Parts: sequence; C-alpha cells; structure tokens
Amino acid sequence: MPHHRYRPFQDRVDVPVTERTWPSARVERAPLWVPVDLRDGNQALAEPMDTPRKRRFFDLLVGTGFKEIEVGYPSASRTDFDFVRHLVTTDAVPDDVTPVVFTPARPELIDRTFESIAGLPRAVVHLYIATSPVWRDVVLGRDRGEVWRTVREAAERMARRAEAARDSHVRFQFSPETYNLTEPDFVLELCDGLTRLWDASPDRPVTHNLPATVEIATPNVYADQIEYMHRHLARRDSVILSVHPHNDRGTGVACAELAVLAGAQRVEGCLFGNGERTGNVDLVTLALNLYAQGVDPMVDFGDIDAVRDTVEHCNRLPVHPRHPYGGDLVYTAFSGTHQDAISKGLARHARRAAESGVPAERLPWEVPYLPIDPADVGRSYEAVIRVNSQSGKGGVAHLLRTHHGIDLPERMRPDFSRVVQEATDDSGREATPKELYELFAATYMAEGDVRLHDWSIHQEAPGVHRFVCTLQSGDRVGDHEGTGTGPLSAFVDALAGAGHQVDIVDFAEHKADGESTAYAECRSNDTTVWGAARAASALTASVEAVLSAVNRALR
Ligand SMILES: CC(=O)SCCNC(=O)CCNC(=O)[C@H](O)C(C)(C)COP(=O)(O)OP(=O)(O)OC[C@H]1O[C@@H](n2cnc3c(N)ncnc32)[C@H](O)[C@@H]1OP(=O)(O)O
Ligand SMILES: CC(C)C(=O)C(=O)O
Repeated sequence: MPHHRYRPFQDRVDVPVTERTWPSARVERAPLWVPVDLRDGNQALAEPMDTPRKRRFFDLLVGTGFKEIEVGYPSASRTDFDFVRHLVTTDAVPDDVTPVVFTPARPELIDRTFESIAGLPRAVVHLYIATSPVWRDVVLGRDRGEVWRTVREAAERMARRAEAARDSHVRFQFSPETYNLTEPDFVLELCDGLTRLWDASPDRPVTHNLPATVEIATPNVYADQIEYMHRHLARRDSVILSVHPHNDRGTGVACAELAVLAGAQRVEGCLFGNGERTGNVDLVTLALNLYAQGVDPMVDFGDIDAVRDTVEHCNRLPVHPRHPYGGDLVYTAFSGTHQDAISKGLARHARRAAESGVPAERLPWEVPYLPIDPADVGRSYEAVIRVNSQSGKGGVAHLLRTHHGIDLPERMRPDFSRVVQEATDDSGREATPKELYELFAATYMAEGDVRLHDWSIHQEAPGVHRFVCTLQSGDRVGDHEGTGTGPLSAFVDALAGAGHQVDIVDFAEHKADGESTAYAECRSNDTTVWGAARAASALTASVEAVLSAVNRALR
C-alpha cells in the first residue's frame, strides 16, 4: 500500500509541549456531557430526523439527565428550524436544561439562528469556522487575518442579537473546527479574542470547544494539544474548555478521556457514537467507563436497552452487538473458561450477599470478565452464559441450574459436557437452555429395555430393606426381590437377581420446587455411565436414576 502518500501528524501540525501533567492526573468527577445527536449525529444520517423523532430523542436525553443539549443547526433546514420552534412553543425544555444551537459565521444564518430561539429562556449559540491551513486554503479561501475578521464580525453580530433578545439569557460557544490541525497560536488568538469580545466572566463563561474534527494522531497528542490550551487560554476561569472528538482512528473515547485528564471540562459526543464518518465520540461508553471506576457519571443509563431502542429508532441505525455496555452480546460468554469464571463469580457474589445480609446490588462487584454488573444497566443474568461448541462444563452446568433446576454433580459435568460438545459440533449452532435440557433428558432420563413395574420397599429392621418388584427386560418379565442396608442397595440386589449386575459409583440427589432430581453413576456391563431422574419423591427419583444408568450401560 502506498503509505508514503501520508504524513505523520508532527509534519502536519505543531504541538508545543511545554509541561505535561495529564499522564498522572485522575478523573474524580464527570465532565459536563453535551450530546450533539440532534445536530452532528443528525447531519450524518441518510434520512435526517423529523420533529417526532427529534422530540423523542430530546426527551430521552432530558430523561437521562443531560443538562446541555445541542438541538440543531436551525439555519440549515426548515426541519431543524421548526424543531427548535417546536421546543419553544411546546415548552419542552426543563428549567435545568440549556439548549445549544449551531451556526456558521454567516450573517444571514446567524440571524436565522437567533430567530429560531426567540422565546427560549436560556440558550447557547454556537459559532464555528474551520481554522486549519488546509481548510483555510481549500474550503474557505481565506488567510488567518481574513478568518479572524469573519469570526469577529460574526461574534459582534451574535453579541448584538443576544443583547436585543432581552427575554432570554444567551451564552456563546466557539468551535475552531479542525482544531487538532490548527496552529496553536492561531487558536489562542481566535479564542482569546472572542473571550474578550464577548466579555466572558465566571458567571457568564464562554465555551471554547476544541474539536478533533478528523482524528489524526494517537490520543496522547490530543491530550497535549488540550493541556496546552488549558494552560494558555486567557481568563481561564471565564472559559469552559470543551472537546469534541471524532473517531476516525477508532480512538475517540481515548482522546476524550485523556483530554479530560488534560483539563477539559465539557465533552461533546453522541449516544452510541453516531456521527460523521466513523462517528462522534460515544457518550454512553465515556459515562459508563467513569461509572466503572466508581465515579458518578451524572447521567442515568440504568435501562440501557430502552436507551438503545430509542436511539436506534431515531437514527434508523443499529447498534453493534459488541458495542461497549449496550450491545446485545457484551455481557455474554460463549467460551468455556470465561463461563466457568463468571459462573463461579456470580455464585460467590450471591453467597457474599446471603452471608453479609447486604443486598447483592449494593455489594462491591468482583465478577471475572464482567466489568460492571449487567443488572446496573437493566440487563438480567439470563443471557450472560450461552452455550455452543466452544463452551465447557461450567457453562453447561450453569444453564441447567439456572433455567431448569438441574444441579449437575461435579463428576457428571464432564460427561454431559462431552454430549453437548458433540451435539453443538454437529449442528454448528448455539444450544438454548431448553435444548440443553432436552438433550440432558434424552441422554440420562430416557426409558430403555429394562423397565420396573409395581415396586415397593419394606424396612424389615433398622438397616435392613427389602425391595420387591416386577422387572421387564425386553420380552422377559419376572418378579424379583432383593435386600440391602438401604433402599438403593436393596434395588441393586433385585437387579442382580434379574441378571443385571450394577455397582453405584457415585450418587447425588437434591430437591427444588417440590421435585427431586437424582443422579447416579453406575458401573454395569463393564461400562461406567450416569443416569438421572426427576420425581416427586426422592426415593422414586433415586431408583429411576439407577435404572436409567443400567439402561444406558446396556445401549
Ligand atoms: C464539522 C461540522 O460538523 S460542520 C457542520 C456541518 N453541517 C452541515 O453542513 C449541515 C447543515 N448545512 C447546510 O444545510 C448547508 O451547508 C448550509 C445551509 C449551512 C449552507 O448551505 P450553502 O449556502 O448551500 O453552502 P454549502 O453547503 O455549499 O457550504 C459551503 C460554503 O460555506 C462556507 N463555509 C463553510 N463553513 C463555514 C463557516 N463555518 N462559516 C462561514 N462559512 C462557511 C464555505 O466556504 C462555502 O462557501 P463558498 O460557497 O463561498 O465557497
Ligand atoms: C464544528 C465542530 C463542533 C464539529 O462538529 C466538528 O469539528 O466535528
């Protein structure tokens, strides 16, 4: 591939590294998350959202707890303009939420943007222009001085319009689009110029939003670029330093996280990472990454599937099954050793809850392979373990236990696991819990040649039992009896009388929901096999489990 066509980032932009503190910083509270789904996400859709879809998305964002929401690019289309008007006329914006509207540095489009927000008690008007050399030359055809003049005139117009809109509290935001490719001194000149022009103060701060419009370098480089601005921006206490990473290199999340370490206070992104090309940074991942560090994310993704359903409906795009935190498969293990670890971890978690009396959902989470408790985002444990040909005994046992009350004895697990492996290798498919149970029943509980009729047990003296029955072996039917110290040894004796020599090697039995399940490992006809049975009484289940083993040995 012609890699020589591309240049390393250091040949494309100057990144002045003075001091760098971000590598040892820690994030102890959430930045202000600002979803831009209704603008940047929307502009990347083949079919942009209509008002009902936008409204549904907006309500989701409000319900999730976002406090600043970019609601559109009102000068772009009637749809976007009408949606902002819809928010105003339906009084849809709660008191603690501030809508953001986006505008280029063009006078007529700025005017249209202000028309859209008339009547909103609060708004942020967000001005953008591309600032990097390639965009200045190729797109705008303006040099640095001309870009600054365009920005200044736009900003002055915005200030005048805001002043005129006395009934609403308007704040300002500026984005030097393609910040990550722009000379740092030019960005400082623009941002500081606007901080002055808009007369930013701590109680009416300006937002300077520094986009990685197209990712160009590893996240540490973006962190250096952000820390540089954090240290050098004028009137720092009157500036909200914001970032807007895209995901062209697949490192949008890392860029945002390092940017926060480097001093960013606000992060723009989209739910599940929709947006131009490879998308905007994903706010769900960012927020839940913080959550998984024990930091309050300040938004509520307690029902991640409901959030995902709405986002998929509005964007008309599916969320990938492997998407962090929200994908269908992200709390699911198919592979044997992972399942074993998860099953043991869940069991220990439940044990700790029972022993301590602390509810399971409040105990510290330490289950292998599950970064967070799926229940915290509204997922059940049902789909955590799923079985196919790569699964092992732990996973199979877990599913039989949790879905069918079958608690396989340790020694039986490898045996059934081999049966499952063969079946799933043959089918090439996953085996559902129902199919596993059917396979279990067909393997260990099926009737065979030897049948038992009219049986009874008599305890003749302490430690002396007599088993009386009619046994059918193929066409032969005969009455038999046997004695032993317990009911099962008496049954084994009766079987011997009918010509079926059996030794019980291992045995287990348990009761759940009024039903007993018994498992018997027997040696008969030079083979060792397991049999199992379920019945209302423990005795019946035990006898039938031994009989099943005998039948399996005969097969
Ligand atoms: C990184 C980002 O996400 S930026 C946001 C991108 N989003 C969108 O573009 C979605 C909405 N946009 C639109 O609906 C349209 O582009 C409009 C209404 C804004 C403008 O439409 P048009 O007037 O037809 O212009 P067009 O779409 O071709 O844009 C190109 C023009 O805008 C200029 N331009 C681009 N960005 C800016 C800016 N921030 N400020 C001022 N002018 C700009 C270009 O230089 C070009 O001008 P030219 O025609 O004189 O060369
Ligand atoms: C202009 C900014 C906010 C943007 O959308 C981008 O650079 O991607």
